[in-house]
Amino acid sequence: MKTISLLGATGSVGMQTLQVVREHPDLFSIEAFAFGTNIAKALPLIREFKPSLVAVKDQTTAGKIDFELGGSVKIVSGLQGMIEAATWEKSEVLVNAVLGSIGLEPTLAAIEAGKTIGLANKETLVTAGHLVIGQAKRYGTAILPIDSEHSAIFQSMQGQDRSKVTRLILTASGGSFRDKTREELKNVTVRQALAHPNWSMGAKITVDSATLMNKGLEVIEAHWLFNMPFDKIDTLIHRESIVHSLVEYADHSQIAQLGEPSMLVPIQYALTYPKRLELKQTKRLNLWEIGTLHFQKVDNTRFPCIGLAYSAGRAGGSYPTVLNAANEAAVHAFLQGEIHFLDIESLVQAALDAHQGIETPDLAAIKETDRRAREFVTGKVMHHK
Ligand SMILES: NC(=O)C1=CN([C@@H]2O[C@H](COP(=O)(O)OP(=O)(O)OC[C@H]3O[C@@H](n4cnc5c(N)ncnc54)[C@H](OP(=O)(O)O)[C@@H]3O)[C@@H](O)[C@H]2O)C=CC1
Ligand SMILES: CC(=O)[C@@H](O)[C@H](O)COP(=O)(O)O
Ligand SMILES: [Mn+2]
Repeated sequence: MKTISLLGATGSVGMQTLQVVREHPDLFSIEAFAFGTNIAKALPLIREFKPSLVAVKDQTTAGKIDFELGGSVKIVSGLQGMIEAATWEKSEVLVNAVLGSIGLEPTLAAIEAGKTIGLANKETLVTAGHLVIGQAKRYGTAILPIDSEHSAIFQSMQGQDRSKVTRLILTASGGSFRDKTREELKNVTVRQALAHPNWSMGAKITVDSATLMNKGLEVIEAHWLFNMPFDKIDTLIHRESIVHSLVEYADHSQIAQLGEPSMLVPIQYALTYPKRLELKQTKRLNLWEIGTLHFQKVDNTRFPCIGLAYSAGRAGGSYPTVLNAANEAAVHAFLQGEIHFLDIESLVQAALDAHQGIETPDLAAIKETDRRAREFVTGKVMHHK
C-alpha cells in the first residue's frame, strides 16, 4: 500500500489524483488531505478517503470542518498545517497539487522528512528551484514530475543515456487565444480565457496557458527537473495536445510520449513509477481518428510572457521568483476583473524591471522577494483602478 499526503485535494489535479486512488484502492491510500476553504467539495471526499489528518487554509475553515466531522479527524491550518500534512508520518509520498508558490515550504519539509515527491505544483520549482533540487540531492529524494510535459520527458528518458540528451522540446497547445492578433487580445474576457481548447484545469493555469506563461514556467521547471541549460530547452506549438513533449538525443532521434489529453496518466505514472498500471478511465489513442497533427513555432511577439520566462530563467537567482509571484498576483487581478489580459505581461515585465537581483537567495530572501513582487503588482493594480 502506497500512503499519500495530498495537497490541493479539492483542485483539478487533486481531484484527478483521488480518481486514480479510487481506481486502485488496494494500492493507494490518502493519509493526509489538504485544501484551502472549499468545505462543500472537501467534506464528501474526506468521508470517502478517511485521511487521519486534514489541513486547511485558515482557522475559520478548520473550525467549520472540525464541527462537520465531529472531532473524529485531526485538523490543522495555515502554512504550518500544510507542512504538517506534507510531512505526515503515516505517508510515504507527497503529491503536491496545491496552487502557487505557497507549495514551496511544504515541499522542502517533505524532502527533509524523507518523502518521495510527486510534483504538479510547478510554481515551487520556478520560485526556488535551486533550493528544492539542492535539498533533494542532499536527501537523495526522487522528485517525480506530474506536469504532463515533464512526465512525457521523464517517460521518454527511461532506459536512455541521459548524457546524450541534446534538447528537450516542450509542446504547447497555444491556449485559448492561440489564433488571436495582438489587437484582438486587448479586449478578451475572463470567460474567453478560461475556455481552454484541450484541457480542463484550474483557472490560474488556464490563464497562464492563454498568455503562454505556463510554457515559460514549464521551461524553468524542466531546467531544474532535468538539469538542462535553457539553450537546450525548446517549445513548440502543437494544437492537438497529443504529443505531450519530446526528447532529442545526440543521434537526432526524438523520443516522445503520446496520448489523449488526460492528467490521470502522469498522475498515475508518478505514483507507480517505475511500474505501469492499467488505467481504465482514459481513452485509448487512435491516431487514425485524429488524422493530422499540427506543429508550429511559438510566436514570441504575440505572446511575450514566454520570452520573459526565458530571460528570468537565464538571469537566475531571484528573478524567477519575481516572475512567478508577479504573474500569480497579475493573473489573480485579471480573474477578479481588475485588469485587462495584456496587463498581465506588462505587470510581470514591470516587476522584473524594478527588481534588483539576488544571486543565490536563501529561503528567507525568496519569501521576501515573493512578497515584494506581489505587493508591487497589487500596488500597480490599485493605482490602475
Ligand atoms: N490542472 C491541471 O491539469 C494541471 C495543473 N498543474 C499545476 O498543478 C497545480 C494545481 O493546479 P490546479 O489543480 O489546476 O489548481 P486548482 O485551482 O484547481 O486547485 C488548487 C488547489 O489548491 C488549494 N489551495 C489554493 N490556495 C491554497 C492555500 N493558500 N492553502 C491551501 N490550499 C490552497 C485549493 O483549495 P480550495 O479548492 O479549497 O480553494 C485547491 O485544492 C498548479 O501548480 C498547476 O500549475 C500542472 C499541470 C496540469
Ligand atoms: C495538462 C498540463 O500539463 C498543462 O500544463 C497543459 O500543458 C496546459 O496546456 P498548454 O500547453 O496550453 O500550456
Ligand atoms: Mn503542463
